[in-house]
Amino acid sequence: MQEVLHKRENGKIPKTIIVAQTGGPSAVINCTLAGIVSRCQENQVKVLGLVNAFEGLLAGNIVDLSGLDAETIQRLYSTPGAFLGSSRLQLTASILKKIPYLIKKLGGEGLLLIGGNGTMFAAHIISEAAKMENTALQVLGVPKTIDNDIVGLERTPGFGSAAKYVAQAVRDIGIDLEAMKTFEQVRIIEVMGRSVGWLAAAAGLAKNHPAASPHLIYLPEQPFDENEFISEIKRAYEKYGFVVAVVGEGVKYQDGTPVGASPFAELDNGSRIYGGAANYLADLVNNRLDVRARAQDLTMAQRCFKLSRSPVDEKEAYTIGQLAVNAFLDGCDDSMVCYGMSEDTYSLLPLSDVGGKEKSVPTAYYDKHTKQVTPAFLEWLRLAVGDWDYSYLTLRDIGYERPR
Ligand SMILES: Nc1ncnc2c1ncn2[C@@H]1O[C@H](COP(=O)(O)OP(=O)(O)O)[C@@H](O)[C@H]1O
Ligand SMILES: O=P(O)(O)OC[C@H]1O[C@](O)(COP(=O)(O)O)[C@@H](O)[C@@H]1O
Ligand SMILES: [Mg+2]
Repeated sequence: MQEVLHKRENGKIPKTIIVAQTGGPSAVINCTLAGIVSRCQENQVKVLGLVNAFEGLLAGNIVDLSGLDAETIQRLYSTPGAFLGSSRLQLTASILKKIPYLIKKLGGEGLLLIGGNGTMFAAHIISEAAKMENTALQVLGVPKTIDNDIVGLERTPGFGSAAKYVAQAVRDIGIDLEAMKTFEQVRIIEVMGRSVGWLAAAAGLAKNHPAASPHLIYLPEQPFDENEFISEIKRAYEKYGFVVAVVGEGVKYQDGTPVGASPFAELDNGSRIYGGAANYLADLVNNRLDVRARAQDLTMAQRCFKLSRSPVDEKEAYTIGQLAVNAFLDGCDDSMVCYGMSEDTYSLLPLSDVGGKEKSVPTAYYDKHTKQVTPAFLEWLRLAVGDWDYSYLTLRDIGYERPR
């Protein structure tokens, strides 16, 4: 990775950049947009937003963000979800051919795409398309995703807040279930993250006692075995009288078949809608064990819940937006912007090295025998999530061991 010190020269200052938000939103994606807008203002750069990303570009739906006042930028910073509207429109050859021309028509010399690993792939093919069309266009990827699956980054803006939501939800659902264990004994909680288990693993932060939720965590990185799963649920139930199991939405069997995927999950464009594992597994538990089990989906709230925003994540999301503008002003192109060694420096990774690739949870962060995350993972995770409140009271804390 090449380390770049931000030194702006008094030469030519580019006049206009185009910004878009693509892929799934996050609770802090607008902090990045706020960072871009404010750094553009500091440098007298005009900044135009594409409404619903490339769909907006094709339809001519463009919004000028250059004149937002400080209070409005602060409100933007505070707002979850993608302010500009997002898109998952697949970029076909004919769309790709049009993009450089349409951006040029808007006067854009730079294109900043705030997105995940799919977006980085898109950014690279747009950069190549611009070169094919002989259009001078600097394309930069600005990382965001709740999945934390972008290679080359310590952590991705969006992940820390989603991780905090997941950990809080799993802890509170566990407390709810423990209270209700005479009625219902097992909850299977499905967590987003596509085919990697960073977010599912984040549930491990909720556990402050061996008896506390989550009792078992299943990551997509490990082949899923139904018989093993049933015996692990049974064992935990016999020990604690209730079981919270967390599954990453991308869990799959040894042969690669997804666990419980709906037949509608494959889209025409080849991408996949995840979901269904928890429902399937709760049915499996109900059929194979003498307990009552329920599936729980943490819903879209995990990628947009304002109250769970991590302050570290907010700040990093804002900073990466500012750094992206610095990189643009420095003439960088066809790269993803990453943090540097200090607040004012950035580093770059070629888009072709990160686009469409996936970063898995390393084996050192997960114990496949206990189905728990390791202390090393929790140490890493705490930096992304920030302060964590363990002040809940249980009967255990006042010296009473609840009967199983
Ligand atoms: N293989 C691809 N071919 C063409 N366009 C792609 C491809 N992968 C991603 N894109 C573009 O990038 C956008 C965002 O990618 P997606 O995977 O949905 O989210 P993320 O960037 O958050 O990973 C897609 O809507 C599409 O416009
Ligand atoms: O239903 P959709 O549109 O596929 O959105 C859900 C997906 O989006 C995400 O929340 C975020 O994914 P991206 O960052 O790759 O866009 C995934 O965790 C999840 O699988
Ligand atoms: Mg992605």
